[in-house]
This record gives sequence, C-alpha cells and structure tokens, in this order.
Amino acid sequence: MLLIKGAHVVDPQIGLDGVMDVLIEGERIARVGERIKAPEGAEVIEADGKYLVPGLTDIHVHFRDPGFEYKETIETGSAAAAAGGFTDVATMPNTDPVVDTGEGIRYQIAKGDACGLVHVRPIGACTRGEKGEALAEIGDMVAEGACMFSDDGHGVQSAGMLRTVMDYVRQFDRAVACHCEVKSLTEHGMVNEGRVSTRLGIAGWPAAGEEIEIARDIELCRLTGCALHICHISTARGAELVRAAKAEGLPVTAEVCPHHLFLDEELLDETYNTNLKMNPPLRTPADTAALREGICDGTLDCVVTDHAPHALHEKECEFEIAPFGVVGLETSLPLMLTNLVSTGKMSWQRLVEVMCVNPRKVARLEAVKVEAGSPADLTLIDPAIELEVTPELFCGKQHNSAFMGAKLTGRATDTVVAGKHVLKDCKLA
Ligand SMILES: NC(=O)N[C@@H](CC(=O)O)C(=O)O
Ligand SMILES: [Zn+2]
Ligand SMILES: [Zn+2]
Repeated sequence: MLLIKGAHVVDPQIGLDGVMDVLIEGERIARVGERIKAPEGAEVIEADGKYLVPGLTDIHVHFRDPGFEYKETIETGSAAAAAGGFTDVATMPNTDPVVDTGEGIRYQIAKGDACGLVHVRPIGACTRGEKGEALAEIGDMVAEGACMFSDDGHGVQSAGMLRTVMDYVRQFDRAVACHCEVKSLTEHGMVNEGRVSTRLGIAGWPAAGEEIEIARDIELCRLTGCALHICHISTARGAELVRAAKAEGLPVTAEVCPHHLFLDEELLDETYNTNLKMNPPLRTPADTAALREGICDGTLDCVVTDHAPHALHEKECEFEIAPFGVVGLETSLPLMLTNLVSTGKMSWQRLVEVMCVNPRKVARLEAVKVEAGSPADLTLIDPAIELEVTPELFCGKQHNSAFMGAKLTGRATDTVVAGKHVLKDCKLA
C-alpha cells in the first residue's frame, strides 16, 4: 500500500483541483479524500507543495529494440521515461525488423512488462517494412495489443496506399499516426528551407513538404472516416490546417514536440550542432509562436517527445551525415513547466490534458483518473526544483538533447506505475 499525502491533485476529467490524499492498494487507487489515515505497513509519501496528476503518457517514442539496441533498449528507454515522470509510452515501429506483425507487438509488450518500469504500448507499422507498398498485418497487430498504426520516419508516399491503410484501420477503432513529409520535396533537406539554410549552405526542408502531406491526409481522413493523428507538427500553416479540419468535425488530432515549441532555426549557426538536427526540422520563430498558441488553445492535442536516441559517435560528425533525431523523455515535463505553466500561459489542467488525457484518448488507452478504482498510474511533480540539462540528467542510453545546458524549473519526483513506486524522490528504484 502507498499513501500520497497532501499533494495538490489536478485532474480535469473529474474537475479535481485541490489538496487531497490518495491511497493506492495493489494496482489501483483505493481512496481519494482528505486526511486519510495511513494503514498499517503502508509506505507514505509526504507531498506538500507538490502536484499529483494522472500518469504522463508519451505516444511518440523510439526505443530501437529490436535491431538498434546500441542506441536504446526497451529497458533503458523505460528508465528514461520513468525518470521523466511518464507511466506510459507508445513506441514507434521503425526498428529492425520493423514492427509489422502480431509477433513484433507481442515481443515489445513482453519486454516492457519484464522491465517492469512503465507501460510499453507498441505502435504497429501501416505497411510491411514501412516500405509503403503492401499492407502490414494490421488485424493481427490489433489482436496482440497495438495501440495505433504509423510508418513514422517516412510519410506513406502513395495516397492510394494510405487510403487502403485508413480503410482497414478504421474497422478496428484505432488512429493512423502520420509522419507528414513529401519525400520529393524534402529528399536532401536537413534544416528548414529559408534564410538560415541559405546562410549556412545546408539543403532546405521546406515547410510545404510537411503541409502538403498534412492537407492530403486530412482529405483522406474525410474520405475514409478513419481517425487521423498528425505526428510532430512543426509549422504554423500545419496547425492552421488542423484547426480548420477540427472546425469541420473531422476526426483529426495532432501532436507537437517540446523542441518545435521552444526552439527555432535561429539557433543553428556555424557550430553546426548535430543535436539541432531532427525531422521535421526546427522552423521559424513565427512557427514556434503559432504552435505554442495551438497547444494552449486546443488546436493541438498532445505533447510528445519523439524521443529519438542516437549514439554519440553517430552525432559527432558533419551535420550532413548525422542522423535526424533528439532525445526528450527527461526534459519534456520540465520544459513545459518552465516555459508555459510557470509563465501562466498554460494552466495545470491544460497541462494534464496535453500530457496525459488526450494522448491516452488518441492511443485508445484506458483513462487514468485520480479516483477510486482507476489504475494507479500517477506522476508527482515538484514545480520548484531547479535543474540543469547536463549529460548526467539522462537515464536512457543517450543524451543527444537539443536542450543541453538549459536551466529549468520543475520536474517529476515520483512515478507510480500500476501501484509500483518506480521513481522515488528523483531516483529510479
Ligand atoms: N524524428 C527524427 O528525427 N527521427 C526519428 C524518426 C521520425 O520521427 O521521423 C528516428 O527514428 O530517429
Ligand atoms: Zn517522424
Ligand atoms: Zn518519430
């Protein structure tokens, strides 16, 4: 038994916003109330001044297992997640082999369970080998527990192929998560196309390369009725397209990453920092402002990290040959707290929506509420802790962070997953 005492509980799903005690028995919440007496033998967490929220859920991470375990494994990725306050992560299928069968889904779930840190929720590929040519074993993957479908890393280039995927996935009440990129426009691009790419002499990845595919996928959503989730949206016009689709009542949702909310292309300079290279690229200050507005006003639904670990030797090279991607699990919540919540731009209620409630809805995961009977997947947050982003902060295998050196305020101190206290006072159990 675990009793969390005196935390400020925030749960917009049931209108909770005040100081409460929460008692956990086994894998579920047993009681929520004022001044609960600690039962014999219960572990007690004194949580005065902290916030308790339904477990943070990141529906876009890359754990690289199977096939690229030198970058990250399900175990090390789970450690990074728990350390960042996440109770659930959805893993992208661009592994080797690609997760495109029921067996692939089963493997990741079993491995996640064996690690026993966070809930690992595999995303199945839309097409075999993510090649965009033939349908993957979608029915089998649903039966084994796939939470969504995506060919992340690539856009599905053929509209006809994506239409078939969406027709199929719709029957299982799952969403298709689309990495929106028209390859013929972005093929050699590495940074946003514009003034900065010209000055640095790096090939450009134009905003239109993303927006054209977002527009196309919204039309396919209209055609098929399948739930469409737009991955890592990075441009103002992209957010505008989502806003318009929602106004029409289409089943469209979208996610945004901390690096696209808080960093822009102006940071790129003659140091050619490869930890500022990710897909899609950092955009203009006007784009980041529009994304911040979108995540606060409800246009964008989820904050995700797109946690994309790469080994040091892969990133310590010329900008042109470095792989795309940055890690994010340990810094996501601190960045949101520092930049949006503590500045008053985003309420705690909205933070819980974009980091827990909405991601769980998109990935069709059981809702977690701070009430009796709900799964005991909870995150305890100290909004006042100061931290600096240094290599030591990272609990996964890699620290290819775009935020190295940043000074932030607020982080998760404790993570409870299925009633297990996996992060205790900022330390992994
Ligand atoms: N985002 C990235 O820059 N990289 C991702 C792939 C992806 O999300 O597109 C990766 O797997 O490394
Ligand atoms: Zn992607
Ligand atoms: Zn990704």
